[in-house]
Amino acid sequence: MTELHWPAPTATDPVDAVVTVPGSKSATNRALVLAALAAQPGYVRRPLRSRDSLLMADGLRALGVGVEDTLNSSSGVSGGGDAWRVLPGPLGGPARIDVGNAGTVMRFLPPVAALADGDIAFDGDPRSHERPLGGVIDALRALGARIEDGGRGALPLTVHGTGGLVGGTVTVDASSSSQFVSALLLSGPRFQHGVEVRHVGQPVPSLPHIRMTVEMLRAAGAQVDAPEDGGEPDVWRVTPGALLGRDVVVEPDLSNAAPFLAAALITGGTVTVRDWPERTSQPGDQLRDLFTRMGGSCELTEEGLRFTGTGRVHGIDADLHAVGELTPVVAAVAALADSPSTLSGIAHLRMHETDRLAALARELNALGGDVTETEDGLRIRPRPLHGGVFHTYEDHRLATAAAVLGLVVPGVEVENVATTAKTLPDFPDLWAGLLGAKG
Ligand SMILES: O=C(O)C1=C[C@@H](OP(=O)(O)O)[C@@H](O)[C@H](O)C1
Ligand SMILES: C=C(OP(=O)(O)O)C(=O)O
Repeated sequence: MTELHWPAPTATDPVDAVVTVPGSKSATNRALVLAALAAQPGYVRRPLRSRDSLLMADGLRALGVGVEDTLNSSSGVSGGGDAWRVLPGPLGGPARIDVGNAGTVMRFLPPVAALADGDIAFDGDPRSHERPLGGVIDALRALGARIEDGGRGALPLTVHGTGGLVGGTVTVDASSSSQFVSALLLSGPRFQHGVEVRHVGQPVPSLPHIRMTVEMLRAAGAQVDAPEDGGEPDVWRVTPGALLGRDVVVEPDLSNAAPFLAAALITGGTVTVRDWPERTSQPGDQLRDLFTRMGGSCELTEEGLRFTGTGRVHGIDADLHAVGELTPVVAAVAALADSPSTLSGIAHLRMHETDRLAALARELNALGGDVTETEDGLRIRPRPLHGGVFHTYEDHRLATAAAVLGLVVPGVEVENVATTAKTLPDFPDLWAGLLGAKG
């Protein structure tokens, strides 16, 4: 239906804007879980309020945790104002948890449910039934949990919580998703013997996201051993102990900054993303390097990250294994470049919100592109593109990638732009602001 198609605005001039990107999905959902498992109440400030984080908040509420909106808390912490106050309570069922298509919810909450007393049923969007979860299910069973999944190793499933988990050492193949490791570590301090997660298999993707888990656990008072701190490769260890109720300020979502920075790169404009952290575990920080290699330049200023393009875009050969969620926007930019690109290390994207490799190849080619799938990525040969409908397969990052193309390719229509609400509410308004806000 045509009304479901959003005509992506074209940039008539180089963009020149300062943008505020909403909070990080990954940090918000980790902060909520850690606050829910803490010994005292806490705050999650400047949280992302999007489909994925609202599902996380609702899931925790279903388990007995208080997650309250607060707009006027007065701790004086920078970033005060919009916040969630999290009130940990006894975890219990029976409960039903809707995970939507949120990887963080479907993977981070079953371990929390194993700590609850009662039956916790999990289900979600049809796609959630296809996404890898067996590693978490098997690991939890090995750590003492009882889980019914009809033998599928996937959703829907029920965790029969008994109020606690023995924990200990467990082996998991996390090559399909780093979230398996993060899930077990986040609840690990509350397992009787803590947890030691040993990965076996092909390399784990998205390592910065595991780093984020480790850093946020430590900030909440947990003792964590990790490979990058001199520990054994592919082994993470969390000591049992109480987590602190804290006041956490969520950083802007740097992966969701990708389309805004791309706008500066491809139109030869300037975009400043406010509050870009000087140091962060977010994979989106690597956009500075990727988009500089593709032809732009950037500097960190008092205001944020100021990124400037020349309008000329170069192709790139990049292994995106650690930063897979940046792929859709990088691929869109690569399709507009002056030389071919090869994006590799991202076979696991076939099991993300949709099969992202197939979707990107199909949709870029439908606009006149020349994109082929490789075993572990995409080969992109730039061609003159034309307008048309860009299908998004209920994938927020496909939609933002299409908006990037639309800036310089007239007539791009984005099917179901509302799917951006997974992590970027009000995207069409933010995008209009980018184009309207001339400097
Ligand atoms: O832990 C997290 O917050 C995430 C980890 C990554 O998942 P995978 O390791 O499954 O790619 C990433 O792609 C996802 O968007 C968020
Ligand atoms: C892979 C992603 O999400 P999820 O947290 O659902 O895995 C993503 O946001 O790119």
